[in-house]
Amino acid sequence: MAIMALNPLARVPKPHLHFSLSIPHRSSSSFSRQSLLNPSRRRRAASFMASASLYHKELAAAKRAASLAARLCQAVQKAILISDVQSKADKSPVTVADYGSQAVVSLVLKMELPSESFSLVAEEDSGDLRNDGGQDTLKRITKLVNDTLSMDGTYNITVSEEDVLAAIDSGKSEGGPSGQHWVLDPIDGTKGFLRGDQYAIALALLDEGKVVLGVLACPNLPLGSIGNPDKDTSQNQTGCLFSAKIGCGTDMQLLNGSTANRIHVTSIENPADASIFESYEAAHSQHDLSSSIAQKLGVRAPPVRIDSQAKYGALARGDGAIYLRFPRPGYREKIWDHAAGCIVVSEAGGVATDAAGNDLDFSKGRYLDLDTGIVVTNKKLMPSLLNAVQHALKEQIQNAALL
Ligand SMILES: Nc1ncnc2c1ncn2[C@@H]1O[C@H](COP(=O)(O)OS(=O)(=O)O)[C@@H](OP(=O)(O)O)[C@H]1O
Ligand SMILES: [Mg+2]
Repeated sequence: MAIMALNPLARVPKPHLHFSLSIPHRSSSSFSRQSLLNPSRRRRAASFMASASLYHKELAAAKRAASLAARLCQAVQKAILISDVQSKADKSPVTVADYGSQAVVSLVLKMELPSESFSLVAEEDSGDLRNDGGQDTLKRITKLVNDTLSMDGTYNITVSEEDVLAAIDSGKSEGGPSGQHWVLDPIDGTKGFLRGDQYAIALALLDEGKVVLGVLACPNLPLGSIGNPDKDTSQNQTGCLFSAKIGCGTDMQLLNGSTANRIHVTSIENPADASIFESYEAAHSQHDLSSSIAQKLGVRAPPVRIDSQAKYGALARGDGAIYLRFPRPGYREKIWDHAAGCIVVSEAGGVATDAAGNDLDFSKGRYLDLDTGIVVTNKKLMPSLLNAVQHALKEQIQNAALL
């Protein structure tokens, strides 16, 4: 259902309520005088109005920041230079686009939401850029950031190299259970980005330890279904922006600004009809374990492997029914790899838990401390999925003991 025409790059509008617009499947007449006299309906309407106005300007700022960062990333991906890519201490790749995206998001949030307290938990830091040899890379990032900010004439500023370093380093917050913290992965799926495949700019807001809004900018994701490409004719349009706010549902629109549509997870109940998303990189998730779970559920379709939290977005609009993520033992999940994706899925009617069925806890700092892996699906499939996961994990332990 189309609910509003919004250009994600438009400046943050003044807060206002979307009361009548955002109540799905209900005509405005159903909130007639009579229904508002009913106390329970009145309470529901009041609580809906409260959540609609809460975080309104924060969500608009997040959409704007992620959309601008996506423009920077696309410009780099289209004409990437060898010198644009470096290796971090943990051997994972980092590019000028990861740094530039983090700087743009940090600068835009601060300009759109001026306040004394600004806390950002983000993936990158400026350490390597400050070392000898980082000077040329920093120059290139600063140009990218200035080109992006001046793109549509909204921001009349020129930032210096020092400003860029400071903007990147504002992402060093530890997060935690109290106050508000922005959570950012400036490029989720850097390996996919380098392959020319899927990646996402993932931005969420934590308030008192809970994710209250999330935005996923997925510049290479087709507008049509990736679970079943034959069914859809909109494959030629790419670049999706998912946005979700607590209590208000999940919307999707084109990144270049189009009507936002309310989206929902699939309603399938038979696990055999499910299709499964998992990481493209075998080093990031155990594909053999997913395959054992799929077998136990009777899933017929082959797995769909794509990079980044684009998987959460695709699941939220019903392209597939299940997302499985089982990193190798010892790997610690970071909150920026899941915060935005989780609310995009949960507000679309889905659930994300750890392998034991516990809610994901984003209040513990930069890491998610969780049991074994992450599973995501709709509410109907979750019990049978968790059952299959537990069986598959038990079998994996037994097989390892036999070796
Ligand atoms: N060893 C290992 N195990 C598990 N996960 C890892 C590992 N290494 C990295 N990462 C994180 O995975 C992020 C990429 O997301 P995905 O795994 O969903 O996509 S992908 O298919 O692997 O590209 C990726 O995000 P970015 O670093 O932002 O690219 C990492 O945060
Ligand atoms: Mg990243």
